[in-house]
Amino acid sequence: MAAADWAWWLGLLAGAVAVYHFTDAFHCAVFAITHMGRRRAKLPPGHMGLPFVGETLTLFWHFKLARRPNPDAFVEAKRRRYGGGGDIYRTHLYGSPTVVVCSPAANKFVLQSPDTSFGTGWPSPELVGVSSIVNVHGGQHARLRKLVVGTINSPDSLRTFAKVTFENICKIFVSMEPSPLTEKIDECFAGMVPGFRAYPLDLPGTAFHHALNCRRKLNSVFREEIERRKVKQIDGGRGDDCDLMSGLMQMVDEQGNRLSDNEVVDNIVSLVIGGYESTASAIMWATYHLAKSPSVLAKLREENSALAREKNATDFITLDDIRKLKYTAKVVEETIRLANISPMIFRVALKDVEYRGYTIPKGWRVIVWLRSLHVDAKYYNDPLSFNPDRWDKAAKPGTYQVFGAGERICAGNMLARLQLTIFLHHLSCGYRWELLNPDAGVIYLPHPRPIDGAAMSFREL
Ligand code: HEM
Repeated sequence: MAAADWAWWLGLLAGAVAVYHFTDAFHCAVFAITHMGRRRAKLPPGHMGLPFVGETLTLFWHFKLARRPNPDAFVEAKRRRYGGGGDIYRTHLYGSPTVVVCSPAANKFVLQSPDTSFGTGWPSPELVGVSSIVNVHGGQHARLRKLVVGTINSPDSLRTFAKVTFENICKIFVSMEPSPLTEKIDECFAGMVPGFRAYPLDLPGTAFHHALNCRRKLNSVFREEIERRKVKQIDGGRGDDCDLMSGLMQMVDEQGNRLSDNEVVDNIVSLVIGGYESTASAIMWATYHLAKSPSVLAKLREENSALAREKNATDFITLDDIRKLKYTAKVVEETIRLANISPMIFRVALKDVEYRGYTIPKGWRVIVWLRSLHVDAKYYNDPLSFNPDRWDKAAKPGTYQVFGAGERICAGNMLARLQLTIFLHHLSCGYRWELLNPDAGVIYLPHPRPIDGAAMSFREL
């Protein structure tokens, strides 16, 4: 090769290396300048990847395209390269400089710090709504949370919940009977879900753009419902819609103010998303793992059939019955551990925060990598196997965070467990089923699922 050709190729290589390191070098330089004079300020180890997209494409590769049984190579590569001791790494994801934390201690530090240190930092808060419980802070969050937990997670409310269909979730939250309208709402929610952990790029054809359109349609449906209720109240109608929407509409804060219509809509949307999509996903994974684990299914069926024989065929299973289903409870816990329905949750540093000698700079996003705890062989023996009996012993402290932790721990965690238990009771007593493509690959974003959607055939027993 001629010398000129070599020079050309070397120049190209040097340019590519410079481009690759540009984002990392830029953010390190900004950090160094803004923290000049503070001797101990040090960014967590890591690399911020390519300009603009950072490491988002690498994340999508592991979570969407590679289709391996475990997408944690994203975090494991960082542990190998930068050392596992701190379990805190810098990166650039979803358009923001980001710190990833992925150990019981680091996760606890972020999730249980006062809310003056970390706020919620979802990449696209406008999707669920900026005034939703998942996006507000401080007193506003505490007030909403009290109402929501009282409505969906108290023993009394749990007693009243029965089936787990979408129509029912609509009924609990908005008193809507199954109709073409609830079908339209269902479609809109389904259209929103892929937008949640997508790159927030609002261009025609992107998942995020479609999700925003669906969100706008939902806005108008729920706003019409609010107007209908207001008119009914003015006309002297009894407030007979005894549901969360009414609860939110009537809620008054310490200054005597009611929630705005936007706040009511945002919170209904986030609850239906939380209540429907995550539970549906847990149900799918339970059915999937049971189809692959005949001995577990046999024990589950034995326990539930024994209970069914004690009851009249027409009686519905009660909360007291459910407490007797010890093996089923282990199946539920193991399903939720292995499904990792919320693989990661998002925060933002509201000020510079120090952790083990590193600084998490103000304004950076923090991703709490929940799933890496649940698939770590240090905490769970043979972690990718479906083994309900591992729950004979409680998990080590801090290693089970499927519902998050701290002030924002999932407001529907008991409801989710209840719905899954009731479903498993009826399914195991009444049906046999098999996976049509047991070896289908798995994708992990926006929620983990087999690529064929876990196609199964069912027959009555
Ligand atoms: C297996 C099913 C479920 C899983 C794995 C799950 C997981 C989670 C996680 C990890 C969080 C914490 C988010 C954060 O800290 O930023 C959360 C929050 C939340 N979840 Fe769930 N969830 C499930 C079911 C439900 C259900 C059934 C509902 C209600 C109907 C619900 C309502 C909520 C709400 C309202 C929050 C926000 C709490 C707050 O910010 O104070 N979830 N969920």
